[in-house]
Amino acid sequence: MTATNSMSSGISTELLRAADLTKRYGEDAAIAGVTFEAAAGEVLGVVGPNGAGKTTLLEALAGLIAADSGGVFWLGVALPSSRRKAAMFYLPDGVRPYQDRFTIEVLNFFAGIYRQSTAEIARVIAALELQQVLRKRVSALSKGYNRRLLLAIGLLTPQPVLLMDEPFDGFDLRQTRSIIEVMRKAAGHGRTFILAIHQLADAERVCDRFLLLAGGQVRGIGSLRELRTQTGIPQGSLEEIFLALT
Ligand SMILES: Nc1ncnc2c1ncn2[C@@H]1O[C@H](COP(=O)(O)OP(=O)(O)OP(=O)(O)O)[C@@H](O)[C@H]1O
Repeated sequence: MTATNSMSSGISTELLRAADLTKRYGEDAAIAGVTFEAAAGEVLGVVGPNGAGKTTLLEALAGLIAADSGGVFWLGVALPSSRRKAAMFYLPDGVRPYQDRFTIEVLNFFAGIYRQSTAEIARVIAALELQQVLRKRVSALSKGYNRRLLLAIGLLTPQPVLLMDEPFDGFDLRQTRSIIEVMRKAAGHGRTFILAIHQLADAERVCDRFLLLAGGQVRGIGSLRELRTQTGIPQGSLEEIFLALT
């Protein structure tokens, strides 16, 4: 795979490529032949209803589960599972790290591991509006603040790609918008986000491109404009396009 190949599919610089990823549980394929590319600095939404295969895809990309077939490539070179951690940081849905610790301790711990400066920690805390919960234990955080903490941890990591499962669950519209702003800024600095999202309206707000999944299969991929062209629905919302393709 070369950069030239990737240009034909709509992105200018391929960073990551999944090729024909398949994962079966028994007779059923949770994901079947999933192929896509992601560029540096883009926000790619993996979009689909419950059971579509979004989490399985993120786990297979991160190397947490072994795909039955297919591969992952980094700048055109095969990236074995053992090396995925250096390239991608995966934030699963619904985890609460270090519950009995204070929020500030957790942030300092991760900042220490990744050798981030005090200024960088302060920047991340301010961006995610975590000031008011720094002295709370993680176990006492609301669902939304726990997600902010997870995103803060993600932003402190050095991996070029952040994989996040349902990053907006538990946020109201205003909170979702403020988190989107943080993600967009990080993407502007070259971070790549691959977000599993089941709410199409949220996905439409934040993502540059969409991988539409249903029944473990890719039903469409591209920017909203490209998907509108593909489906012949010139003013279509992501929801209308998804319904047309599935
Ligand atoms: N460990 C497992 N064992 C058996 N089947 C599984 C396992 N994990 C996932 N599946 C199945 O694979 C399919 C895809 O599940 P997955 O969790 O990836 O979907 P999803 O799109 O993330 O769904 P949701 O939005 O509900 O989280 C589902 O049919 C699910 O039941």
